[in-house]
Amino acid sequence: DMPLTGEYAPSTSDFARNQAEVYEQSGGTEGTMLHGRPVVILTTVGARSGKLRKTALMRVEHDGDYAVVASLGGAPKHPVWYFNILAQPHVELQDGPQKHDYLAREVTGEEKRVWWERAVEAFPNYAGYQEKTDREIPVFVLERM
Ligand SMILES: C[C@H](OP(=O)(O)OC[C@@H](O)[C@@H](O)[C@@H](O)Cn1c2nc(=O)[nH]c(=O)c-2cc2ccc(O)cc21)C(=O)N[C@@H](CCC(=O)N[C@@H](CCC(=O)O)C(=O)O)C(=O)O
Repeated sequence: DMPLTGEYAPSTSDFARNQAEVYEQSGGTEGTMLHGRPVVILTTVGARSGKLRKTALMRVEHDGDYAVVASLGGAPKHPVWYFNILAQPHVELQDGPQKHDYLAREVTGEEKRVWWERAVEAFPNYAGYQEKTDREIPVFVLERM
């Protein structure tokens, strides 16, 4: 593993910032759930600041690979972390006490359909988010580095 280096810059979304900080400061033993479903913490490099951004996301996992879903509750615009990944696909993901380095790759077509199914299984709300917006909600697959 080659951990990302840089200064942490807290999110401006209070709820998500709090969840990311409780999660990480507890070594992945607290703040690991939302609506009864498991949460992971994604660390991206800020596309402009170069600082480390930590984002709580629903956990979507299959055979050791993960997917992260840029749903933002079905908002019309992508979350900012989406653009951070495009600029720097090397990310970190913490799942409970486990934290590793991954290369994030946006998926499309059949591969996206398969991962979207896994995402909705992990967190059914994703289906409703996609129905409420004509923005196509992006999915990245994270492959272990
Ligand atoms: C609020 C904003 O965050 P965001 O990157 O848009 O991400 C929005 C949300 O996706 C984020 O809050 C998620 O944690 C919300 N969220 C989920 N969001 C999802 O999209 N999908 C999920 O599955 C999900 C699950 C989830 C579970 C628990 C929880 O607490 C939150 C959850 C933010 O932090 N903005 C910063 C900037 C962040 C940033 O990366 N800046 C870049 C520059 C950006 C630019 O170019 O201006 C930089 O540092 O260089 C700011 O306003 O200063």
